[in-house]
Amino acid sequence: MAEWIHTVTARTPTNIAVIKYWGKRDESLILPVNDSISVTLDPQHLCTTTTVAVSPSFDQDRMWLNGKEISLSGGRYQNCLREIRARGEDFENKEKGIKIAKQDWQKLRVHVASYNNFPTAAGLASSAAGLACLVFALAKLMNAKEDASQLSAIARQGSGSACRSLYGGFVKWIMGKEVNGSDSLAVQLADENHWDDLVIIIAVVSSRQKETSSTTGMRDTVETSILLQHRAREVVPKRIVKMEEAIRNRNFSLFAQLACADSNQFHAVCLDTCPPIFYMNDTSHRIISCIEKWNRFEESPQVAYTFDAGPNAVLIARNRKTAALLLQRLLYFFPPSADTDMGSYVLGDKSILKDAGVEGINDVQALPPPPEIKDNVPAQRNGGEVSYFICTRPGRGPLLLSDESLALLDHSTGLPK
Ligand SMILES: Nc1ncnc2c1ncn2[C@@H]1O[C@H](COP(=O)(O)OP(=O)(O)OP(=O)(O)O)[C@@H](O)[C@H]1O
Ligand SMILES: C[C@@](O)(CCOP(=O)(O)OP(=O)(O)O)CC(=O)O
Repeated sequence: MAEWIHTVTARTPTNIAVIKYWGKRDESLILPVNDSISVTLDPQHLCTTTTVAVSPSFDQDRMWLNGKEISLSGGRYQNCLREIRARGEDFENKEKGIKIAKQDWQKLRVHVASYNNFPTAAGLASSAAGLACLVFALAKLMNAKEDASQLSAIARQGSGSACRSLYGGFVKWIMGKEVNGSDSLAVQLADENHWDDLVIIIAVVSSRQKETSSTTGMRDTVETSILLQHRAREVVPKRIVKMEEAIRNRNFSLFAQLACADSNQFHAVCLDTCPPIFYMNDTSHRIISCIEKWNRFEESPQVAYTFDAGPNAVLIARNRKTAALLLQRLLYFFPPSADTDMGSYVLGDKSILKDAGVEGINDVQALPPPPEIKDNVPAQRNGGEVSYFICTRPGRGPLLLSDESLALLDHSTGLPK
């Protein structure tokens, strides 16, 4: 009889921090200098799908990312594999003739195939969704009994921000106090249904230069920025309390004020690093000033902005109506270049385009300047500065996919389909 192959497929979302993690107190365990809070993004639009397989016929751990074989020898992958293997339990599937004892997990090798439904390493937190999905899928494969918080502490060792992708909705990564990191884990503040008015539009900003990775950037910040110490000790602890209150009460004004201020302070801390790190570019700054002007004109925040370690803007609108008005403004200031069609310029939940009354390029050209800039000099329209927009919303946490046709590894060979 041919040797068995046991597979599990999972889907895990990415997340965007509204109170940022920046700086580690322990590099190898990935322990942060402050708590952080994030929103999980709808996996329909931004997610990782990962299939993991185990078989006595596999002779080494192997992984394919977006169809290309990559090495699993890096310390972070190794830490995650080791931690999950240590928690594996007995598993049996009589029908398929599979029987695995707890101690077998140490010697059995795994195959992993993963696919991101959005660009990898483009500043859209693929590492967060990717590492969370790897840990979640391996835990299911090995029949580990750990809950999502315990798994988050393992995903954390793959990439800090990954620990927050083990839950949907609003998530807090508690920095913890223990030297071994056992209490540095994620907890859910509210699920994705708690505040379902919110709409998120991501502007993927064209950028040529390769940015400093988060890992290197935050290491330099910890070593050189005095502002970071003030931020971690004085500013973030108070902001975390207020942000939790804003989320609990669905207080959008407070939420937006805190999220924007925290994003700006994170970038200020980058500028306070020696040598300084510039993640935002001129387009990012133009997006901020468009939102700031509009929020001031309305006398209360309509949209919150936040930027991670790159120039892309993540814009959170208070509801669908505001999101349509936001999209009109974004398309007015950042129209697609002449050769781009609307179908590939606005991705994700395209129904917001319809709400905005913008279905074709002619509608974009006909957009009037927004009222908040009317009395000023004619606004500049910056075609080609944004690669595309993704419309999405807060979403659910990891999910097991039982439909065999969605698996990325062939169930008879254990190799990518
Ligand atoms: N699906 C995945 N499974 C496992 N690892 C992944 C996956 N996707 C990405 N990664 C890992 O994350 C790395 C990319 O992380 P990186 O931090 O450079 O970019 P990013 O997460 O897309 O952007 P950013 O962190 O700036 O938001 C990849 O090189 C790979 O090692
Ligand atoms: C700006 C951030 O996105 C930084 C994310 O850093 P990573 O989690 O990618 O870094 P490592 O822990 O070194 O893998 C803010 C955040 O997500 O909180």
